[in-house]
Amino acid sequence: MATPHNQAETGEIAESILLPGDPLRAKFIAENFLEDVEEFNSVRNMLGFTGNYQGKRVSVMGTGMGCPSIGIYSYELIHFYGVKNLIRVGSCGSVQEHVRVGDIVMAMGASTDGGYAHQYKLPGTYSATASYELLARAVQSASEHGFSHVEGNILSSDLFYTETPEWKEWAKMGILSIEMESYALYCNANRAGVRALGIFTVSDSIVTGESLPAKERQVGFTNMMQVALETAVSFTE
Ligand SMILES: O=P(O)(O)O[C@H]1O[C@H](CO)[C@@H](O)[C@H]1O
Ligand SMILES: O=c1cc[nH]c(=O)[nH]1
Repeated sequence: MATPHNQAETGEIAESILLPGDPLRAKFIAENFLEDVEEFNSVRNMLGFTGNYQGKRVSVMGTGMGCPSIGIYSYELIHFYGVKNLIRVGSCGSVQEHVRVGDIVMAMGASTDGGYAHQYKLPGTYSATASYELLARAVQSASEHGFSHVEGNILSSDLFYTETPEWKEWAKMGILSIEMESYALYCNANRAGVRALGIFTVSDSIVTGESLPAKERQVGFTNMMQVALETAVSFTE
């Protein structure tokens, strides 16, 4: 059954899915990691593919940028397509000196400067957390491969370009890095009782101004993709 944003028919999307912001990163993952690939979505060029990894079915689809965008796509994947394990594979900007460009960051929790959780009318501040099961499996995978990784709280910001250096205040609260989608993903998943995890490669250091050169960026992203795929298929029958 199609939605306004996804033309896939029921059954065309696997139980576990990787979610990069960039639809061309979804295409890259499908072309370089999956076998027997079929495209299930091209509405708005938000490309989605299903294939096999280590003999198990897995999907990958772009989400666009920001909580409103991933909010739509992940809600539909969960409620209309029965997806149970959602793993965001993104880039992020570090706000801590010890979190270096090229490192993998795994978001145990996501904070936000946005209002995604207002819809739930909660009598307080919601702490959006990852699935511990997905996180533990992803940590195991990264450790086995010797990939440099760090776990903690991240900020899902509504702002990429800002007038004020608010990142310094978030850094004082132990925030590791900034991206733009995981808070909404975690809200949707937790509300529905399914698993979600955000994994990122540090593409920029907001502390030092450093930015990953193209080649290293490619390798770092590939490490993250491998970790995410190994995690995804661990939760697939
Ligand atoms: O590389 P992706 O997955 O898009 O993630 C990060 O990059 C975008 C900003 O450039 C935002 O979507 C942010 O979350
Ligand atoms: O600084 C950065 C880098 C990637 N993504 C972000 O949201 N911010």
